[in-house]
Parts: sequence; structure tokens; C-alpha cells
Amino acid sequence: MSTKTTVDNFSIHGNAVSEVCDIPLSVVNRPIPSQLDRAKVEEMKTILQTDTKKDDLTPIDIHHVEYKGQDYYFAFGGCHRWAAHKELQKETIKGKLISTPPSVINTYLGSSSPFRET
Ligand SMILES: Nc1ncnc2c1ncn2[C@@H]1O[C@H](COP(=O)(O)OP(=O)(O)OP(=O)(O)O)[C@@H](O)[C@H]1O
Repeated sequence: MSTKTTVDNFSIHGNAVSEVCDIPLSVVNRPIPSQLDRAKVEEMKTILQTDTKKDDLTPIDIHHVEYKGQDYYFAFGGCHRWAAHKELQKETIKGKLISTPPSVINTYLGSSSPFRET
């Protein structure tokens, strides 16, 4: 017999980072289009608009890349939290910054990566 353990809010990247930042949505690149469950987005919007609950949503993971003296920010998951913030026209979203080498973004984005050397 096996026992299945469910871990809420686990992030292989974010669990190693304790600091949570308010990150402007305008600086974050989201290269992968989201497939959204509309009901979930609406539920999250309600949470964000409820003073006693608005901090219930966990921070999203945001990859921070420093490349040739410039800062780049990427998010791949957190699709529903992102959509809820966007639709409410929030300026910022709570996130954990994951310091990420450009080569890792190259792995995700291949030839679409801005860090590919020609
Ligand atoms: N109904 C809810 N009430 C409170 N917190 C919620 C609720 N739904 C989700 N959350 C919180 O939001 C976090 C993220 O949820 P979830 O992984 O489902 O969405 P997402 O990461 O924004 O989207 P996706 O996983 O599609 O990229 C959960 O870990 C949980 O803390």
C-alpha cells in the first residue's frame, strides 16, 4: 500500500527564496500563452478584492536574469494569479525573484530566447 502526500504551495524554485517582492507587471515577460480556467480566474479576482483575503494567494515565481548589465524578468507559471491581477489592472504582483542564469532561459525558449548568441 502506498501513501500519497499532497504538498500545498510547493515550488521547487520559490521554496528556497523567502523574500517576497511587489513586482510591476509591466517588467515581466510571459513567453508562454496561458490556458485559463475562467472560473478559477474569477475566484482569484474575488479573493484579491476582499481585504481580509487578498494576501491568501501565494507569490508567483519570477526568474530574474542579469545579462550584459541589464535586468530581465520572466514568469512561466502562476497563469491564473497573473490573469487575475491583469484583469483587475493591478500595477504589481507579489513574487519571489529566482536568480536564473541566461542559459536556463535558453533551455526554455530555444531560439526565441533573447540571450542566444548569434
Ligand atoms: N480558491 C482559492 N482560495 C485561496 N487560495 C487559492 C485559491 N485558489 C488558489 N489559491 C492559491 O493560489 C496558488 C496558486 O494556485 P494555482 O497553482 O492553482 O494557480 P496559478 O499558479 O496561478 O496558475 P497555473 O498553476 O495554471 O499556472 C495556490 O497555491 C493557492 O495558494
